[in-house]
Amino acid sequence: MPDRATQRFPVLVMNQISASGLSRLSAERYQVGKDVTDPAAVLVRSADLHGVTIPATVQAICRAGAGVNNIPVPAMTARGVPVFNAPGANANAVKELVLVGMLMAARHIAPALDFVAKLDGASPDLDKKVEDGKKAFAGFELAGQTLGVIGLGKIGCLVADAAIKLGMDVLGFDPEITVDAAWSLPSQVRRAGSVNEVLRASRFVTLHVPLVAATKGLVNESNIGLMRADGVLLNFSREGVVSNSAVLDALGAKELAHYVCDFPEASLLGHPKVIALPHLGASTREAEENCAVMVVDQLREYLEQGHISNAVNFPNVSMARESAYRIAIANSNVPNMLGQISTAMAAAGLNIHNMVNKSRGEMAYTLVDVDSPVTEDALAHIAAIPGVLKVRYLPVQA
Ligand SMILES: NC(=O)C1=CN([C@@H]2O[C@H](COP(=O)(O)OP(=O)(O)OC[C@H]3O[C@@H](n4cnc5c(N)ncnc54)[C@H](O)[C@@H]3O)[C@@H](O)[C@H]2O)C=CC1
Ligand SMILES: O=C(O)CCC(=O)C(=O)O
Repeated sequence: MPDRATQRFPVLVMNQISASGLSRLSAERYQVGKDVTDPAAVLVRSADLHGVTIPATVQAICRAGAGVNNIPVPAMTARGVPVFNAPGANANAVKELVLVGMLMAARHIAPALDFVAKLDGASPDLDKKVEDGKKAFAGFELAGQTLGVIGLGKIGCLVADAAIKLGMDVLGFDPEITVDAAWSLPSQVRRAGSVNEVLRASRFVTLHVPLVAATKGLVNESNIGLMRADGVLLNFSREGVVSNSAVLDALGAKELAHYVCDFPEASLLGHPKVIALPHLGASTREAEENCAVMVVDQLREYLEQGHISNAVNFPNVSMARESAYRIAIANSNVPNMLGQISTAMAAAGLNIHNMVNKSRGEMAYTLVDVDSPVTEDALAHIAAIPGVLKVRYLPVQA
């Protein structure tokens, strides 16, 4: 039987994760790499885990970022595996790139750079060519323009705030805005009642929603025509949130001026009115470090102490250690689970010292500190209770 108090946790790293985070996984307790076998945890950024066999040994999946649409969350929930993310850790990086996108469109930066790159430096009339050529790139200022922000979460709120500071008029829409987000918004942000209202009223529309069933094709053939002909649509959310064919039709019909996005799908490449970036939103040193540190700290707390924070499919749960012997149980949120679990513990001669139980949707999670060591047999009995999805024994490290 492995000594659970001294075991090392194998952690599979599937993308480039900042060393600032990885270095917090000590070599004594963690084996970290891209080739580890039987991983206890998977660290990922954008790697697509749909259709990938996730080993039965996996106890947690950590997304060093915000969006979890690349992770089969319902399947993990059914296995009692939390999926952690890093809320807000890369929001400033995305906000700054949205500002870049708006300015690039408003000031025709991409074609202007292209024009300059093609100038002949040896030409005697270089200055004249510059002065003659620049009128093709005259633009407009952001101040005074209306920006519509769809999705007022971590990123949307920062974008709205920055736009207000730039002198823009901001209209926001989010049917499920959190109280914290609402408090963080500048009072000048006006509230819209629908996506269509935002599309109609804004010179710029920027999308900051997760890709879920309800947001797939949020901007599509039937509503893109509501945008102004000189409007700019920005998509730093996900490819599927906007219909690319609707965008291309609108651009072609001169019913939309620019599409700025972080998802350069094939049909968009080379279009003069599309500004497509290679999924750069979170690619700053600061954001990569913030995300890695946040998810690694959450992972350590989960693997070593059983604590959960920022899992997208589990409640936040923590409990101060009052005993060296802790059991963590993920179970379905149905009646009489706690009764059955405590009966199994009593039958194994375990005295409960302290416990906490929380639920979120279909899931519940329980931490139990007991007064004596827990046998493999006792753990097996708890694991056999119908509705128990995962049982972990977390004795204090030797
Ligand atoms: N381009 C990039 O590199 C990055 C892209 N993202 C994308 O941005 C998304 C948002 O990120 P955060 O702001 O950090 O997430 P968040 O969870 O803080 O905010 C998302 C907001 O969207 C709202 N929302 C959901 N459905 C909506 C709907 N139908 N209409 C309007 N609002 C709706 C939610 O209520 C929430 O307030 C991520 O899920 C991810 O897909 C995030 C980070 C980097
Ligand atoms: O890790 C990355 O570079 C992508 C970030 C992202 O899309 C997200 O956090 O949702």
